[in-house]
Amino acid sequence: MPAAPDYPSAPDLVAPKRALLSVSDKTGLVEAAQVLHAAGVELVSTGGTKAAIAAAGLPVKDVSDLTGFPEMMDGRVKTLHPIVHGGLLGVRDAPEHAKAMADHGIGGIDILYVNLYPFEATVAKGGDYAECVENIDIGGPAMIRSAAKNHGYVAVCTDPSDLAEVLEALKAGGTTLALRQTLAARAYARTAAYDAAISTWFAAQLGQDFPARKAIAGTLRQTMRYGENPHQKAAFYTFPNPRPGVATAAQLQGKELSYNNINDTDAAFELIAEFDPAAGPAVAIIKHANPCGVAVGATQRQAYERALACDPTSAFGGIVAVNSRLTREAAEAMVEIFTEVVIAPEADDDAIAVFAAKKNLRLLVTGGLPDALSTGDTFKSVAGGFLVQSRDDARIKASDLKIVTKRQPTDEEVRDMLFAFTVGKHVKSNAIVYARAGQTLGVGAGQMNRKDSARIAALRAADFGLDLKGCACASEAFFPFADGLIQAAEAGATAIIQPGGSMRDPEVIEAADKLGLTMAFTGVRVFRH
Ligand SMILES: NC(=O)c1ncn([C@@H]2O[C@H](COP(=O)(O)O)[C@@H](O)[C@H]2O)c1NC=O
Repeated sequence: MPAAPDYPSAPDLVAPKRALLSVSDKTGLVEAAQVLHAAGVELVSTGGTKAAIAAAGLPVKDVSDLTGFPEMMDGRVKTLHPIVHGGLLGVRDAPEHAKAMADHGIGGIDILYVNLYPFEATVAKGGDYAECVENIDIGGPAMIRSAAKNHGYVAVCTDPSDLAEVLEALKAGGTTLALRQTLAARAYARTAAYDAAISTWFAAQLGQDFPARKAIAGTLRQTMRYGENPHQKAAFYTFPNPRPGVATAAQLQGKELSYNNINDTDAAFELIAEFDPAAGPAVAIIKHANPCGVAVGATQRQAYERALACDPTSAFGGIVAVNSRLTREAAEAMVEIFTEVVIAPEADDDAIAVFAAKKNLRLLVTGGLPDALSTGDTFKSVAGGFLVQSRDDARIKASDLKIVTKRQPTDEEVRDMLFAFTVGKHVKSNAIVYARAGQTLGVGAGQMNRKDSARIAALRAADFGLDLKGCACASEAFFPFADGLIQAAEAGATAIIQPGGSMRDPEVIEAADKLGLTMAFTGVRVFRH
């Protein structure tokens, strides 16, 4: 860790005399107040906090007694007073500050413990406009910012764990400058995150997709040993109220997740969330963020076996995602080959027990499946900034398909085309997916031309003895020329699904008709770059 910044005017150690406590979440409050009192620290509090401390029989002063003003306007004004902010901001060793404090009867506040009105939780529970506005804390962030600026003297706590560190420091005689600096940095991150939540909510209320400034804040979930490569540093931050997935997952066992694990596991779970569990079990096996096999089945085990059959070579060291409660039978099949991560909305106890023998395998349980159609933003970093776009919530139904060939598809072909296109949405462009009867048979991902993706997908199917005759072929973007489609037809596909929209569509349709194919246009492109 780098040395703490030099701040010569600030004392190395401050033995606190007075603490101001003002908290919405009062968990652990009384215990902390007891320790502070026992350490000889005078307690000052706002209404509800004071009542809780006083109820425990501890001496505590009301902020109103200090300021001479009652709390007013439904608590909108409680601590917004020079007596409070002077006590937080006054530089004790600066003669002018000390004189101002003496002249105006301002006593120093050496510890501030504030947790804010629960704005984020109010939004999460769907609070109405007025309720959300009332839950914007004003006095709390103002005090936090004052105390943090004056960290030369004041220890600012915004979380119970911060206060625990301060209580620990008291045992050694007081708060060190290094601790106060650390707490101040955390405090500004807290108020920044709070304002990010408020500004995000406000922009949404006003229907502003892209406001002039966009604040994004995350909470550190974990640091990793390294990033995408061993020479890169990495950490995982999560947003408030995350959708079910890697951000909500509990890791039930296995080695620590790496950066690549989290990225690939996210891709796996977002893909499998496309498949409604009510329609039956589905399994995806992902490698380097691309699916190497996706299938549905009568049972979860069968779905896994069918997904694995698509490309058992690439599945080695892969990530497995399931759309329903993980079963023992499926887990028993999964442990047959080396798998890095298994992610599921829930898991049966006997499924968990199966993995116990595979100490390195990471098992993640998310607590639910995200709504694949839910809105929200996704972010991508580029040099010097970040790109924001709305989540790709495209979902193609049979009724959306425009059949452009002479031959109409059979019901089976429609089913297969929709399955292949759904998977194709989660394959890096250029994406070609061959599928039949709820099973991918060949995936061509990330090629620089569509024809190569079609060829690679067919090669894979041939490698694993999967017959492409009569299968569907999905292309996530239009065929710019007929060559990719001809390639797919030669491989055995009889039903093609693609967005359409190329200037050469007539040429491509003519080729499809000549080959006796049926072809559906979705009208929707699902690039993934
Ligand atoms: N208005 C103010 O001056 C003010 N000062 C502190 N608060 C907040 O009031 C809450 C504690 O209130 P109470 O002690 O009454 O339960 C804390 O979340 C604190 O951040 C305030 N409330 C809102 O802004």
